[in-house]
Amino acid sequence: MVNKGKVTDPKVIVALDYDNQESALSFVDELNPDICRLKVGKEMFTLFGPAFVTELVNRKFDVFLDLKFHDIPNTVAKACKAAAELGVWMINVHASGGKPMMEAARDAVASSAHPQTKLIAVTVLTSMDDAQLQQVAGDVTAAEQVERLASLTVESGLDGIVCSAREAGTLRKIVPDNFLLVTPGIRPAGSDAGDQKRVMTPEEAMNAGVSYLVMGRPITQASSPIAVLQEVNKSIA
Ligand SMILES: O=c1ccn([C@@H]2O[C@H](COP(=O)(O)O)[C@@H](O)[C@H]2O)c(=O)[nH]1
Repeated sequence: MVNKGKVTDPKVIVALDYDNQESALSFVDELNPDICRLKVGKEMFTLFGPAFVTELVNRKFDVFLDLKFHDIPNTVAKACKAAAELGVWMINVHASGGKPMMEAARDAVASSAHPQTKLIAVTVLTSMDDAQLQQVAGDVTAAEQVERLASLTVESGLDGIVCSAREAGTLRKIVPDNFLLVTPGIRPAGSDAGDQKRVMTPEEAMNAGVSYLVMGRPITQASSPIAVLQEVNKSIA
């Protein structure tokens, strides 16, 4: 386990997108909650379920359970209550599910056995550029759609949103100071963007006012993942 590089309130959320638990846990063995938070997404949750999440929570990591619920209000509310009661730090829904859905989710978390779980809403996926968004949403840019959904999320009483760091500067002028901007699509200079379209480096993102950086492949697929994580922490310290 790495004890060097302790940071106060770690900003990096490492996306554990592995197809086997052994690899994921041998990586987690090298980490500790002082240097990063962890994200479990659809792949690992589908493969390994709540037991895997509980394992990480028991190791005292702040876990973002990234299941992006999007359904009718009653269904999303029940799913959010169940997710919060795993003891996780953060969960999310899609803002495009609408205000009644987000409010139902908010109330369900508040009345759960773990009401401190943060609830955020996905605006526009960071893998989408303007052209892709226009195929599904009509004549709107990603920046405009993110702004619209961010305002709806504030009105719905959630803790924050998922957006790209590119929108953070503008959003910081219109959302409350404590509103969380959680940003995937983070790529250190020179690294492969892969399927991400709206990207920024860790330093640019922090300067733009984001709250947390979500990073998967640039860390987990590096030849020395811990070294990359420490380098990122150093660059944003
Ligand atoms: O808009 C979004 C919402 C969620 N994600 C998730 O974040 C990570 C990013 O991983 P990288 O390997 O750093 O690209 C991944 O788990 C996505 O499901 C996102 O990328 N964009």
